Amino acid sequence: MSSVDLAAAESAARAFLEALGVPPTRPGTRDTPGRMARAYAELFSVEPFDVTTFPNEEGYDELVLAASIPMRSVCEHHLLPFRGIAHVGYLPGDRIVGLSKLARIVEHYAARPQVQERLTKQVADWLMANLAPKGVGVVIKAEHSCMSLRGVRSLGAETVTSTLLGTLRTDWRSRQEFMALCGHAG
Ligand SMILES: Nc1nc2c(ncn2[C@@H]2O[C@H](COP(=O)(O)OP(=O)(O)OP(=O)(O)O)[C@@H](O)[C@H]2O)c(=O)[nH]1
Ligand SMILES: [Zn+2]
Repeated sequence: MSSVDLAAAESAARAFLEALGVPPTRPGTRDTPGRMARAYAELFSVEPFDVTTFPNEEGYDELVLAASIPMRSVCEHHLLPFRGIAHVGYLPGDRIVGLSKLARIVEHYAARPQVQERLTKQVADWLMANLAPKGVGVVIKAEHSCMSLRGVRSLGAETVTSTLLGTLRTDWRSRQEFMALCGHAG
């Protein structure tokens, strides 16, 4: 992410509101351009993250699933939020990962203009590359406000995306088990 120029973002937001016929001139809206700039900067601020892994000393060889991780991102087409939940699971190899890190990986890739498909794949690819598990599965369910509050106004419509890698993709039993666990989680 390139560096953030809040002052430039604020004056652009002011010009944007003026062009839309809603100039920020009332006491309640005078600070709105600055708030808009800070709000988007916050949505796009990527926390650095260290991923702690541990040796899989017990040889645990079943699925690990962090289910229903709350996620929010911003669609790259309209710059409107989409939000929902992510299920992130893996079948361990020689190492296991600190559980909170599964949510941090989602947060990391969500903090930028995104499409849900890319976000899903980036989380799965990161785990595959950095944890070297036997398999990875990521499911994201989200409601896109660009689709629910404007445009087609499909309020409540959810988009579900999934990426399965390794044995979760190739082994029918593991795949079924992963999807069933995700289904129980909602
Ligand atoms: N595949 C995909 N599409 C998305 C995502 N977020 C938003 N979109 C879609 O991006 C598309 C952009 O289409 P355009 O026709 O260029 O934009 P638009 O005229 O505002 O389209 P409408 O939303 O149909 O009014 C829309 O169909 C959105 O629903 C996403 O995460 N993945
Ligand atoms: Zn959109």
